Amino acid sequence: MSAVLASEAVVPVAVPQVDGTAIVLLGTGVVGGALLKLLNTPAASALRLVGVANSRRQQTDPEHLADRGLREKLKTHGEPRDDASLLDALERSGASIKVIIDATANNALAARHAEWLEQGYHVVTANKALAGGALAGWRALQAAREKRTYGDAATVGAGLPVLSTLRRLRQCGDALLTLEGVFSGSLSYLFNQYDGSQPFSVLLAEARKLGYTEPDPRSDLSGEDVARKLLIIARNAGFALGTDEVEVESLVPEALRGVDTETFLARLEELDEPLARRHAEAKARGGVLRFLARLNQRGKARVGLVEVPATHPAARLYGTDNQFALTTTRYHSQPLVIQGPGAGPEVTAQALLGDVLAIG
Ligand SMILES: NC(=O)C1=CN([C@@H]2O[C@H](COP(=O)(O)OP(=O)(O)OC[C@H]3O[C@@H](n4cnc5c(N)ncnc54)[C@H](OP(=O)(O)O)[C@@H]3O)[C@@H](O)[C@H]2O)C=CC1
Ligand SMILES: N[C@@H](CC=O)C(=O)O
Repeated sequence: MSAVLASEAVVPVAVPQVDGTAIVLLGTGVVGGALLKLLNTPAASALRLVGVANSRRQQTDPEHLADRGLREKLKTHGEPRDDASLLDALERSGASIKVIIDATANNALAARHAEWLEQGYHVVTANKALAGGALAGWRALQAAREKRTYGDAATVGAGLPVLSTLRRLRQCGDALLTLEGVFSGSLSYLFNQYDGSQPFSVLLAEARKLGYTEPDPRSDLSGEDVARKLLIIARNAGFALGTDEVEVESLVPEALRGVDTETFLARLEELDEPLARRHAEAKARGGVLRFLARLNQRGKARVGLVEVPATHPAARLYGTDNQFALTTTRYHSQPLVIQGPGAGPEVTAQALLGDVLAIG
């Protein structure tokens, strides 16, 4: 090597470690956008945002990251998407705590959670695709979370204290026996309001506008999102359930299952007739429809639309309320019930922030 080249060779500079928390945010949609707002509040003053990305662009420049219009600007300006340069921004921060926040519904990103934990990053997620996906992914995650924190409060009940309660009970030697409830904020919102006076599709469009549905609302209507939450709870309770062990009833008509999201959204009215019929039948018998999730003591799991009497606990929910009824060895004669809003940007973003602040 010539003397000139030798003197120009890049020598890696050790970044001095500093106390503090650096974060990278993936996803600036409903939840990620609400989190960006929370990051500008005093509660988050100790956190340093070093990278933000949507599906196509990202930003790591401190000046741009400090811009209140960051989310809008990222739609048209920014570097091309590249996970490696976001991780590099975390490294360059020198922060002793480095956190990746996943506020997307992207499967490929979820598939990287375990790898990121192994590499020394903490992961905080609203994305359920790994923990609520294939059992092999769940197992890889369990091994990796021994290394770093996996903040998953937002994945169930949009941050209601379900997983934390379950873990606490297990720590005390209690065991989950059965689980039942309404695990979807959007389906709760829809069936709590649906009385046949306006089309189901109108309510669905409203729920989407309010940020309660998944990016593709078929993930809610197909029962997939509820099944994921059931799997996350069941697995955290020690039931090693595979995705094929949950019986799932889909509300998506056959003809709308294979079309792209845009086409589906343009054909929402096709949901109306079958649901109007089921509603009328239930009403004639004095019942109401609720999308329930159930896990029995033998590990048999089902999610789907159920006609329940007006006296059923799930018949008395409001708005986006979720309800989790946990029967355990110690909460035996009466279940422990956790209930409250189970979808929405603010509560979900708060769950993410809470998980980040709890790392330390
Ligand atoms: N909404 C709610 O009430 C709740 C949502 N959640 C979960 O939060 C997650 C996000 O939901 P929500 O905010 O409603 O969805 P949105 O569709 O509003 O936002 C998703 C965001 O993810 C971005 N994204 C997609 N792929 C990538 C990628 N590869 N890299 C970086 N960003 C990417 C999208 O980018 P672009 O803007 O370019 O499309 C978008 O900004 C989901 O997993 C959902 O299940 C959990 C609890 C409650
Ligand atoms: N789309 C989801 C949002 C939270 O996970 C729901 O409706 O519950």
